[in-house]
Amino acid sequence: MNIKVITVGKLKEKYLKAGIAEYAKRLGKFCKFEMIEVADEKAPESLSDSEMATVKDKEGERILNKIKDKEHVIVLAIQGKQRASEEFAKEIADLGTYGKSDITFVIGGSLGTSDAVNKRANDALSFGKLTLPHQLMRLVLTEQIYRAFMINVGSPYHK
Ligand SMILES: C[S@@+](CC[C@H](N)C(=O)[O-])C[C@H]1O[C@@H](n2cnc3c(N)ncnc32)[C@H](O)[C@@H]1O
Repeated sequence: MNIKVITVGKLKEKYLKAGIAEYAKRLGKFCKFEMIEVADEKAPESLSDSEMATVKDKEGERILNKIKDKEHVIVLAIQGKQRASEEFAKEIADLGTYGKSDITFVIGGSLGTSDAVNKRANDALSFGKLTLPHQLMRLVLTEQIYRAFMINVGSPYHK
């Protein structure tokens, strides 16, 4: 299985880089895992709605350029569908069973994802109503993907 995470902007914090690198290493025995960064747009404090849409559209184009037709795309969105870790694990397993072995997650930039990205997505995943920083979201998602594989092999990692 190939799992790709598309993110916006450059990750700076060392502690997040270290955490992601650890889970990415652990994921190596289950899948080919990669995290891709696309450039972010400058988003000053006071933007009009249309300026915000332009920022998201530009970032969205860069995201869409990294997605191939065959990929099953799951966008991370506060308004998406919440699942328990066990349900998430089953969905990953089911996708593999039904031949969808290229799964791509998209984490939006500081303003979220564009309409075009949301339209391309096959599914939307929410980690709850709280807004998490998009850079921290990378680490949280990577751990949950690892947890999903550990659940699927029956490991006591998941209690
Ligand atoms: C800072 S948030 C964007 C906030 C923006 N106001 C919105 O509503 O999308 C940046 C990205 O992190 C991800 N994100 C943050 N909190 C999330 C949550 N609770 N569930 C799922 N994704 C989340 C989403 O991909 C979002 O596009």
